[in-house]
Amino acid sequence: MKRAIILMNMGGPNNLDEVKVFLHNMFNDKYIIGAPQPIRAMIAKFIIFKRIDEAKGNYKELGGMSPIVGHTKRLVRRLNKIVDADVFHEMRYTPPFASEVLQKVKDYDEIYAIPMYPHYSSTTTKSSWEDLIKNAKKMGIDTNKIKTIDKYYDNKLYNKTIVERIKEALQGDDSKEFELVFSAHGLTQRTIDKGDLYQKHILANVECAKKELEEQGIKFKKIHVAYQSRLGPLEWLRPYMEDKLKEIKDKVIIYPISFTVDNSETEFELDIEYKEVADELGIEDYRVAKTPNHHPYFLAALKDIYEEMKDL
Ligand SMILES: C=CC1=C(C)c2cc3[nH]c(cc4nc(cc5[nH]c(cc1n2)c(C)c5CCC(=O)O)C(CCC(=O)O)=C4C)c(C)c3C=C
Ligand SMILES: [Fe+2]
Ligand SMILES: [Fe+2]
Repeated sequence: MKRAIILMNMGGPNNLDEVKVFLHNMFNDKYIIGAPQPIRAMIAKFIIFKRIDEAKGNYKELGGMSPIVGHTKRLVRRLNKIVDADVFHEMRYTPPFASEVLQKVKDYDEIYAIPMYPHYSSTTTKSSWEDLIKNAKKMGIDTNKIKTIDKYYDNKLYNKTIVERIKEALQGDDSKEFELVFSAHGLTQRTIDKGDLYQKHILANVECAKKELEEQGIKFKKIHVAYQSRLGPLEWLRPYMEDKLKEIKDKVIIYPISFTVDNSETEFELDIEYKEVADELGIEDYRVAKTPNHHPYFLAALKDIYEEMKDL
């Protein structure tokens, strides 16, 4: 029996020339920009024109590529060592695309597609899954042998990983002196109003992580939720991160809850951009926790999820 696991992620530029490819594919995704074609293509062209220089500048500061690439590849290598399947990854907006990876696994008996998103959203989970299935059908692959999972924000080992990452950020300091902000990637209010489950899942994940903190006797001065990465003129999920930071008294740990591997939103937006905002606001101690990445508990969580999917 030959089994494959495909980790499905968003992607990020592998080099500066791919910044345009990334933005082009993202803004031509009907789940990101809801407008019909050819209006969507026009909106995409306009946003890319406005955004490309700044985005390139940001990725340049990160060494000319997105950190999501290296973190995802390392996760694949580590997971490969502990499961009875061959592990691959595919990206929605940058290479390796679904078609390339499906070519490698087309003759496998079972294919397990695990989203790198613990929370279900039409903009991420659904978009990746639909794209994978569309490509599989095009290639004549029997789609009955491909399984997926919608969400795993409530997985115990995943939540234990979150707490481990928060403890690492504390570096042995007293948690009671800190406020904790769970920072989620934003989504337009319009998407939520259309029934997207993302916000519900984020808030439920925060409750699971809080329970894990309580079980381990870790207390914070206050625990908050905020949304980062707003873009354009629409109303996005609130509270916005820049407003939340104004409420922080003096010491804060930010936990980036939307992601399972670090990426430009954590290593640029949170580590650099919001750090500058925090400095200007006079926040004395601003720390960003790492995402799960290849933490042994997260690897165990993924193994757990895969084993459960086998029984479905
Ligand atoms: C309308 C725009 C966007 C929606 C909706 C959106 C949803 C969404 N995104 C992630 C995860 C990531 N997004 C990342 C980058 C990124 N996201 C948007 C826009 C929307 N995202 C843009 C324009 C960008 C590019 C960066 C920039 O130009 O500022 C990334 C990082 C990728 C990387 O290069 O490392 C991730 C990861 C989630 C989870 C989500 C909805 C739930
Ligand atoms: Fe995004
Ligand atoms: Fe952002």
